[in-house]
Amino acid sequence: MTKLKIACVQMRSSRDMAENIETASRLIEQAAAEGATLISTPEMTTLLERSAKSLFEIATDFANDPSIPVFKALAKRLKVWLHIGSVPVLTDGGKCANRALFISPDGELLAHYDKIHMFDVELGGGEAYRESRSYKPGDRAVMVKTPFGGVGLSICYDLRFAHLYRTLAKAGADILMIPAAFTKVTGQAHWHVLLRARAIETGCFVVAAAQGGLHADGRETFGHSLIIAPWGEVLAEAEHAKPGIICAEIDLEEVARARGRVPALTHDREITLDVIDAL
Ligand SMILES: O=C(O)CNC(=O)[C@H](CS)NC(=O)CCC(=O)C(=O)O
Repeated sequence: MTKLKIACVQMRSSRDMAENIETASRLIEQAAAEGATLISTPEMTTLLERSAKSLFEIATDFANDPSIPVFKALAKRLKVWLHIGSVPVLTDGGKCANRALFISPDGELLAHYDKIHMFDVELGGGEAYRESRSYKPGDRAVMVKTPFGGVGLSICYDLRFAHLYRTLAKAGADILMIPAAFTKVTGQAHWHVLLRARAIETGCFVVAAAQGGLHADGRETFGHSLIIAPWGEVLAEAEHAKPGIICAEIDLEEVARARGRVPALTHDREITLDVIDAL
């Protein structure tokens, strides 16, 4: 099986978890109706909430998250592979994990991944984020072997850490999932180029389901969900602020074709560094 129809669900998630679960479910159904068999949703599909206090009030622990049974049942009913870009779940340390879910067409939760890199930045103009105040970072990369190929998991700010994707590709990933809630400011400057770079340098398909638009918690996200081929071409793209779906039919053989043309992934060398002091 080398051909596969992939869909990204783009959302503008609110502070209302029930509403977000409903919106995601509706768009996932729509993607399945268009024939997609691998469907991905954005980072923080079920809750976009900047205030740590409200987040801790709403989030539950993993076993009690209300969205997981819904998404498992949906995957089973629609017979699709379902990647939920992330949900917040309370963990032991009193903080949440920013956790992505990978569900099989049998409705089984095959894997989860906790975002490794925390978005602690000051962008200027009063826009600052301190993700580590609410979230505890994960420390394990995750690659899922499926009948159609290897799927590497990551989330949003992870996009900036190229070695993570190299590790996933070398472990057998053919498709890199990069769900996001990118800021509008950094998205305009960096989103397309970084995503295309990850596809090109790993020879993987990149599937990036995004949050887009003005959210109830006051932040504005960039949207532009993207599906990118291993050679770097954009196969499908969403608009800035419009919830909806994008689809692309992909051929997994393109992974071998791109890597055959430029086998950079097998050409890594040990580097020794000389620092020349000319002060
Ligand atoms: O806080 C939440 O509710 C969920 N987490 C996020 O939205 C995270 C941390 S604030 N956003 C990013 O990682 C954006 C990265 C980005 O925009 C970049 O790398 O430029």
